[in-house]
Amino acid sequence: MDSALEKHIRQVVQQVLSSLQLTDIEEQPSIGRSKPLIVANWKMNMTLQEAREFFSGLTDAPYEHCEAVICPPAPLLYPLKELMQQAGISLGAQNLHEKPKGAHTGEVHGELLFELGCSHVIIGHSERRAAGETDEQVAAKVHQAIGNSMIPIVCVGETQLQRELGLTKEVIRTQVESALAGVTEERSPFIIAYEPVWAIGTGKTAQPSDAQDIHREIRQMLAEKKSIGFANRVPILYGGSVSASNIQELCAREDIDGALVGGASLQAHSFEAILKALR
Ligand SMILES: O=C[C@H](O)COP(=O)(O)O
Repeated sequence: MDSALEKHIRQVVQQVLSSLQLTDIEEQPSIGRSKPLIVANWKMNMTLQEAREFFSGLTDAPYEHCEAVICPPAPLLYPLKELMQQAGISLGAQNLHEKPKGAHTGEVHGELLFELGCSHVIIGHSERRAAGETDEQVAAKVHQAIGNSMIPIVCVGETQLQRELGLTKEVIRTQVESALAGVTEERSPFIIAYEPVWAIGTGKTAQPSDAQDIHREIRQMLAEKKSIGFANRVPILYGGSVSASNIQELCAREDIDGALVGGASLQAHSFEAILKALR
């Protein structure tokens, strides 16, 4: 890999680790993040031209008060790398394969994503789980992400039916605990995104108090399965119809450390409005 690029990636990862305050973690009574983390998931949207227009439309970058990550479709990772660097935004992938290199047509391996500049990778999004991705694959992908020096952002969340059946905590516990099987080192970076499936792309955001309750539960699950120190340093993001009008109230809650944003991240003005609302 080009040494300047490698240096940049290591700096980004180091910044993230510093913002997680990994020193004296066991002594910290509460969450270690100093800045909210906003992750844009562009999903299967944007052309190269539209993505370039998005970056031309940013007026506020770089953002000092929060950490921003954009996860474009895989073919846009390389062409956008410089624009992302100039804007002070970290580059993330939307998925990776659960195995290292091999005969898996159409797939992308973690080593390549890291080489392209990715510091983060979304894993187990509900749209992928609905297409058949299993908890075991999620765990293997977490292992691949960490093994390739990237930070996994593991999505968990209940469907409308599971919610109505009172299964929310059970569903989330299974997803969280399975994903942790891919984390072998206590100090490995790890992010959870709680995305109630019924809130994704629907305009129905969870009540901040309800989201906080689930985030608190997730933190307890992390503490039970790993340690209190691990649980306190894992950022737990909320996702599901996040916009400039609700981000502030969500992030004001103790266990909501930022957001995973879909629709509102596709336009420069609506993406920046979310970041500005957190000032
Ligand atoms: O990954 C992002 C989530 O699925 C949220 O999407 P949304 O903000 O369009 O509801």
